[in-house]
Amino acid sequence: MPAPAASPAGGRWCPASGRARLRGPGRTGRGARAGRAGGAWIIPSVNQAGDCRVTQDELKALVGQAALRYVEPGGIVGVGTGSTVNKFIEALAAMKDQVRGAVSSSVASTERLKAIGIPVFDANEVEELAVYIDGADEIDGGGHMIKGGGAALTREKIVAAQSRRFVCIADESKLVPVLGNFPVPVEVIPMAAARITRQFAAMGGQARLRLKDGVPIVTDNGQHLLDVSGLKIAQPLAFESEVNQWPGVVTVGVFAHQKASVCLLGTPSGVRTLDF
Ligand SMILES: O=C[C@H](O)[C@H](O)[C@H](O)COP(=O)(O)O
Repeated sequence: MPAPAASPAGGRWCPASGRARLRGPGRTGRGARAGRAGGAWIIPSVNQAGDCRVTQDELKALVGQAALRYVEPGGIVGVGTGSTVNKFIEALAAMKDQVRGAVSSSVASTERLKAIGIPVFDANEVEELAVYIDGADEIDGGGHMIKGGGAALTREKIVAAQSRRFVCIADESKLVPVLGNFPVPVEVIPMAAARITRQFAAMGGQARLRLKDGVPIVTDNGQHLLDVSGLKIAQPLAFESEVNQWPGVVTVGVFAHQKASVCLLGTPSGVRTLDF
C-alpha cells in the first residue's frame, strides 16, 4: 500500500477517499489531539497498518473532545449519559478548573464527574444552564432524537429542559432520515406497563419490558422501562406530546420538545456540525 499523504494539519489522508486516517483504538487520547483543516476536524495520526477504518469508539472520542468548545468557562454545564458522554467527561477533565461544576443526568455520570473532581449540583440548585451536552440513539435531520438506550431519559429531559442549548454528540451511525429504527425507550410506572404495552400495540408498536439478568431494569427514578419497536416517527413533536400524556408514562424517549440545537456528528473525515 502506498504511504498516505500528509494533510494540511499534519494528519494523513486515505488516497482514495480523502478521509483522515486514524490510529487504532486507544491512540485518540493522549498524544493524538484533534486538529482543524479546511473546515473539518481531523485526528492527526495514522494507523501503522495503513488501515483507513475508524472505530465507533474513536468517533465518540472525537465528538467528546469537540464538545469542549461549547462549555462556557466559569459556568455550570449540563451533562448527559452514555458512552459518548463518557468521552466528553474524559475530555472535560482537562478543563475542570475552568468550570464551576455540572448538573448531571444520571447516577453513572455523577460518579464519573466526581471522580475527575468536578462538583455536581442538584438540578434544583441551578435555575438555567447555558449548555447541555448529551448523546443520542438516533437523531433526524430536524434535531429530534430518540434517547434512553442507557435508561437515563427522564433526567436527561429534565436537564435539557433547563438548558438554553442542547449540543448532541454522536457518531454518524446515529443520523437517520426518520426516527424509529432504534426501539423507543419509555420510562413507566410499573403498574401501568401492561396497559401502555396495549396502547402501543394499537398504534403498531411492540413494547418489551427491558430486562437485565431476567429481571426488569430499575431506573435511577425507581421505575421500569419499555422498549418499543416497529414505529416510524415521522412527526416527533406530535408523538411525544401524545405518549407523554398516557397515564403511567413517566417520559417517552423522543426528544422533540427538547430537541438538539446543534449536533456534532463524528465521521471518518472529521466532525460535521449540524445546526437546527
Ligand atoms: O439513556 C441514555 C442516553 O439517552 C444516551 O445518551 C443514549 O442512549 C446514547 O448513548 P451512547 O452515547 O452510549 O450511544
